[in-house]
Amino acid sequence: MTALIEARDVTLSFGETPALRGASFRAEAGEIVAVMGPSGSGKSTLLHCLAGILVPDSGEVTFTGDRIDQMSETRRSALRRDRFGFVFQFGQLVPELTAQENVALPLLLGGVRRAAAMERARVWFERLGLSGMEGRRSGELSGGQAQRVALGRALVAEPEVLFADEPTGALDSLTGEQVMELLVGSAREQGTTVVLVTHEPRVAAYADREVIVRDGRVAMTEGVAS
Ligand SMILES: Nc1ncnc2c1ncn2[C@@H]1O[C@H](COP(=O)(O)OP(=O)(O)OP(=O)(O)O)[C@@H](O)[C@H]1O
Repeated sequence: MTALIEARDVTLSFGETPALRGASFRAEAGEIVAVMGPSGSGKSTLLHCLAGILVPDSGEVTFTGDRIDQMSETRRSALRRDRFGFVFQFGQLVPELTAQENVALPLLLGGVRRAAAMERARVWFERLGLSGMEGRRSGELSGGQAQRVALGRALVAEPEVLFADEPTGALDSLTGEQVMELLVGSAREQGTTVVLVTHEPRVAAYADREVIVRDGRVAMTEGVAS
């Protein structure tokens, strides 16, 4: 089967510090893959290479067979905007915008008209258990609510890949589980592939499969789902 997204033998150093030393990774369409491993092992750097945020020093990164590492910054940025979604540890909502405007943002940036974008965003508030929160700004939301808004923003444009870097890292375990249920449920509904960086086994358990990054390489693969 052809991988939807793949890294082959990727290396990347920050100055003298090697972050990736020949990392290979692949995810099929619709697959949810957890990337685990010790702190500093290169998990986030691998995610950033797969997402076209960082360009590796050597190796290849492909998305639907196209070489991301050889694209111009303009093309990579369009790819990130149009086909990828992102959730990070801290929701990183735009504080001046309402929650609904935050969710609508990728659609507005993609050229959808405001009324249509706001309506598509509104649907996510019901889906994420946030009805009534549409008009709030990030300072008026709890950590879990803000992260659910961030999840809506990441998924509203129906991306092919969702990159989630420690999406529950700033949440207590119960709130984290609610966010993971919604993340995995929504991704499965939309057929979105998920690359999920986490150091928490309970979070990784939501994935179909786990890979472990150690010293800049993907060390092993476990738990291949049927
Ligand atoms: N922007 C940067 N500048 C310099 N060094 C960096 C940078 N980003 C990462 N590194 C280094 O690269 C290595 C891999 O970092 P990375 O963040 O990918 O690890 P990680 O596995 O995601 O860690 P954690 O679980 O602690 O987030 C580490 O040695 C880190 O210090």
